[in-house]
Amino acid sequence: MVSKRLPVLFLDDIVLLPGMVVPVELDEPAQAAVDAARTSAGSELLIAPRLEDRYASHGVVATVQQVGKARGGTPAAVLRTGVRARIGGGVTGPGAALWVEVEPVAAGEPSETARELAAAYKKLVVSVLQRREAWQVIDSVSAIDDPGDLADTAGWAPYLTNDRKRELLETPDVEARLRLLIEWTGDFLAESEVSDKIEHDVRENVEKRNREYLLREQLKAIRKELGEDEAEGNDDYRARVEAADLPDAVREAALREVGKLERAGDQNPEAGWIRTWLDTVLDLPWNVRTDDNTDLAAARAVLDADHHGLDEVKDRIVEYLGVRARRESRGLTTVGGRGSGAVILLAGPPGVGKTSLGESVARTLGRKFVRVALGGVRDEAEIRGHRRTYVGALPGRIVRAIRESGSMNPVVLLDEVDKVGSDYRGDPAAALLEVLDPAQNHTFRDHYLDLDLDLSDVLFIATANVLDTIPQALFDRMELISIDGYTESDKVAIARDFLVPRQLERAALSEGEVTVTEDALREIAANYTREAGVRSFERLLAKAFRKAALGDLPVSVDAGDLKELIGRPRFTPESSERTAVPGVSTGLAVTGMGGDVLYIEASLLPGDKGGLSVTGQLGDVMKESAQIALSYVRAHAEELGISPEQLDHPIHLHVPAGAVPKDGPSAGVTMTTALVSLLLGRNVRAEVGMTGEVSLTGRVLPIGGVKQKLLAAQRAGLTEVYLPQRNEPDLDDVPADVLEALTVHIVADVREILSTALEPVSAGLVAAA
Ligand SMILES: Nc1ncnc2c1ncn2[C@@H]1O[C@H](COP(=O)(O)OP(=O)(O)OP(=O)(O)O)[C@@H](O)[C@H]1O
Repeated sequence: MVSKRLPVLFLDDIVLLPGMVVPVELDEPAQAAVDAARTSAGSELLIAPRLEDRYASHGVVATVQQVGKARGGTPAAVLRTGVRARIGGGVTGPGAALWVEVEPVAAGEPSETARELAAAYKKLVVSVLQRREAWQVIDSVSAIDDPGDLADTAGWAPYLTNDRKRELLETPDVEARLRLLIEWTGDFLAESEVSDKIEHDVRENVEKRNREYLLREQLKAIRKELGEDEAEGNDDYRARVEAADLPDAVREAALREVGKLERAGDQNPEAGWIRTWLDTVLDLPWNVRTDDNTDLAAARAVLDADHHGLDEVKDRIVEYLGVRARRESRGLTTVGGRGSGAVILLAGPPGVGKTSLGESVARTLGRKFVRVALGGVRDEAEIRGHRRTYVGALPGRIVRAIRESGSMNPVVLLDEVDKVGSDYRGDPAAALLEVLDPAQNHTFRDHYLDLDLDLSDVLFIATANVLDTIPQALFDRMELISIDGYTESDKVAIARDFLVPRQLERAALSEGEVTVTEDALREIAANYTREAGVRSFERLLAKAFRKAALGDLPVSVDAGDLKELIGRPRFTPESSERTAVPGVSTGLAVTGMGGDVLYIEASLLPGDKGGLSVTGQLGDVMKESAQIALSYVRAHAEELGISPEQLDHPIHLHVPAGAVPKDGPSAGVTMTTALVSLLLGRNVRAEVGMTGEVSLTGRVLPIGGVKQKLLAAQRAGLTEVYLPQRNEPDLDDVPADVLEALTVHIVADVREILSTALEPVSAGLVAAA
């Protein structure tokens, strides 16, 4: 292209490329250039950048489109830029403007390479524009075909510095210009992807935090408005969980829940139970263990200090603790089944001190003590808890016990395992089995807690009144220690040494203000109570002290004062009254309350058809015993001196309600004796009690519970008892003072009883005759 002379306008720090329309404010030199263009150059002028006082080698030829005033009154012009031009030397020209020699650059036919480069560049530019969501610009850029024109649209690119724009201006070669642009735009795109990501992340974080902050502030405001305590804020839980001494797995689970709480806030219907759950977790003594006192001599001393007598029981407990301590010190895990790894089962009637022995064991070891009452538990969830999703869910009793104890190695008394039932709500015994099984209980899972709880350091002690209702699998895990009951002198000693001092204290009396004589104690034991243990005894003492404290102090309570303090004796020897007619015999039985006497009554009914009816709360085995007794009597009637007509009448056998005996065959001798007494019309001697199974041939077979039965016989004031021969060894367990008070007849055949236990002749019958 031919060169021409044009007025020139240098723009400071602005780079214009071809194809732009720009308004320019006109200072004096600019005004001169524009004026010169309009008057002397066909409205054309050259515009070139001056960057930091450096003049560019190229500029653009522009036409003045319009002149006027900008806002504020400054003169301004609108310029449209055209082709690129090389700047030659300065020349003189009309007016105040500078004139230069310019050499416009011709736009040739684009090369193939230029087209390819242009296509690549277009893609990059579109990407950039897409990021900025500049959809209209994308359209106009896409419409540009010529590679050189496309390259010059970079004049608008805000990401290009003026230096780069000037370089573009000074690069007339289209391919070279596109290469530069591709490089720079590519760099920009890569950078902006990274920074976008960073920016995005940062923004998201900030937003989330802002959002949470805002929500929490709102929450606080709402709480305040509702008058709710701020203390139950969620952040509290995070701090508490972080501060608590928890095993890692537990902390993790707890923090997960805290997270849920924080995210969901109070609007979440689950918030309530998440809190309750967290409270439970935080309340559990995860890492708390008390140190065991393993001094066995001291252990025995503690047991002795807490309980009178029970020597054998204490021996067994100390032995058990010894074995346990040894196993633990050798790192042996206790193994299920019988043996010293098993759980102690303290079995015996109420009030013999099972619970207080359990407490004593805890004291002995220096452990915490908790009692878990199992009586009447039918629902598995009582033991293992309800799943959290269950409305009003709670942890089970085991978890509650651990929480209550405040340590992971307490003594837990499982009270009344014999009264655990099972029904459609699952089998609590199975859950207990898992609790007691050393192979499983280090990862006990309560449904509510839903975390592994290590119960392997817990010392479980079970108690039961009777053995036969304990689920077999559970019983197999236990080491049985029986406490059968106390003799009268035991009770007097327990009262003197333990119950009296304790009840005095409870009545706020000091020692010596009220004293009780041995005779008074003996009188209470004998005639005011008839129990295997000392529970009523203790209650009566409490009553006596309350009354005595109202009168003048100090006072000594003797046997004669009892009537006034606690009323008339409740039990008088009743055997003589009950057996005052033929057909009543005194048996010895074991009930849920320990040993007891029971009276079996037989009577002849009018009618001429034989047969037997049996009443009373009797089990099948007892009913069979009655049949056997009758069959025996029929078969031996002649020998026994019973007239055959007597046996034509129906017979009614009755065991009066009262203490319900356990089902079993041990009333056989008593039933037989009652029948014979009835049919012969001879009373059974009042001082006699008996127990034993009878076979059809009259053999007396052994029975259980000898000690409990003899204790009961003594309590009831009996002086003679009949026992099966094969039970003779059991007499070793019977306290000496009981044996002294009783004459024990050892018998092998029921005839030995029948020949000595009946009165010679019934007074009633003599009168009737
Ligand atoms: N040998 C004993 N020496 C001292 N006190 C005793 C003795 N036996 C029982 N007692 C006291 O008798 C009371 C009743 O005992 P405890 O409650 O332990 O009986 P229990 O056998 O657990 O009865 P239950 O089966 O009803 O739970 C307690 O106050 C206990 O201290």
